[in-house]
Amino acid sequence: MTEPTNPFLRPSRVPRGERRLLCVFDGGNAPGYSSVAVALTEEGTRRGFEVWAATEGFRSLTNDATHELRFERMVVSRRERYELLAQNIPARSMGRRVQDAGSDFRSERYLGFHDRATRDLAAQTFRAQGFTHLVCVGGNGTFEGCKAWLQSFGDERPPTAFVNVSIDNDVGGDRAIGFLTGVEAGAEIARGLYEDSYTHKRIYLLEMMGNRSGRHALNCGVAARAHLIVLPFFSFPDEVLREIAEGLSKAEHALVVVAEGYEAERRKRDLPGVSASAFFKVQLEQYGLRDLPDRRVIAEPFSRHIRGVRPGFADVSAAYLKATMLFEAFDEGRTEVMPFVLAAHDVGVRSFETITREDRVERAFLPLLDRFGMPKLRTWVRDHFTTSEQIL
Ligand SMILES: Nc1ncnc2c1ncn2[C@@H]1O[C@H](COP(=O)(O)OP(=O)(O)OP(=O)(O)O)[C@@H](O)[C@H]1O
Ligand SMILES: O=P(O)(O)OC[C@H]1O[C@](O)(CO)[C@@H](O)[C@@H]1O
Repeated sequence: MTEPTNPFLRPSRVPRGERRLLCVFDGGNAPGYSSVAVALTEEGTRRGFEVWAATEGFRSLTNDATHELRFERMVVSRRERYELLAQNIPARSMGRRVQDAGSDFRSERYLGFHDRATRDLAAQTFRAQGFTHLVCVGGNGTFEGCKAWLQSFGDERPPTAFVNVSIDNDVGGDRAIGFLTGVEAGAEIARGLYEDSYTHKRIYLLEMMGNRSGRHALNCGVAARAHLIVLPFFSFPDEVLREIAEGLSKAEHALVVVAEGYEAERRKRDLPGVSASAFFKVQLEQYGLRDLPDRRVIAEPFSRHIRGVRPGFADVSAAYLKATMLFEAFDEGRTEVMPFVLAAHDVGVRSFETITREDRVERAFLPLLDRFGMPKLRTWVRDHFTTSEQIL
């Protein structure tokens, strides 16, 4: 049997206007990718852009694309879609997808983009397909990929922008789309375990997402009233571990939130394959906190399902605000910018060169890390983190 061939035209074969925008969605899934896609489609179309999406992120622009259909037009209405389909132009009507979970235009992360020659080829593809403008959407890795890619365009870089979407919220000076929804979904899980620990008189060590930043785990833990929150950059000395183990042994019940990145290096070295919460459990066992039939101590893994929930409306409205500011910046002739939304009165656009990665948490949260009031832990946090780069 012969494979069916792709009947659709590539962008290069489609007559185009002056402004052809390519949107590249990459990075780990987070609630709100779809909201951003819709917002960019609506706002871009209104301002005279032909809006396209790469179907598999950065990969679509390279020879590693696995999908025959590498680019799709994004349009607002179904009628427009049918008109384009009748001309063999691949198109999706985005109008009603504002609150969809997941993303239509993604695949597994693509490590091949770290290779300069591959990015050079991707720049050639971008030009050959007639794209004039670029918007990359994702977390800080996507931002790094976007900046690295621009170097392949030499002196003729296209007008470019980045929209920050992630659970981790680790790009400085912005609140990532998806962060608030992620905290809602994550705190729901944490609070459920809190109530279960109360009912069964158990100790739960719940791992939550946060490889390096810890903001997700921190906000979920505080909201769910966790008794202790362990951040990714913590490495407790023995006396603090002993105090925590003794404190938890005496507690009637407890919820401990452990960020996914806790002791990552040490785990890789000493206990490869063991998760952060399981590792913390092993550490506490050494100081007497044991899982017993009538007194359970349970390590729970983190839940990827929070990345696939529907975005909340606060994230949807931020997606529209970001898209509007982004096109406003393009229209003003600005390039290499990221729209930011921190609060209603704190919004704007930042230049790429001012943007940094933030594997940190905010200082004001420090008193909320432990509800037992453990003196050694508190002293250790004060001595090691109040002047630390990991605290803002
Ligand atoms: N330094 C880099 N150079 C080139 N490409 C990169 C670089 N860093 C990341 N990328 C590309 O960006 C993609 C997304 O990065 P990554 O998987 O780190 O996710 P992210 O955008 O940070 O999202 P999140 O952290 O929320 O999962 C990678 O799969 C890779 O293709
Ligand atoms: O599902 P994967 O590929 O293991 O990715 C997990 C990573 O993605 C993130 O959820 C960000 O999307 C991080 O918090 C986590 O480290």
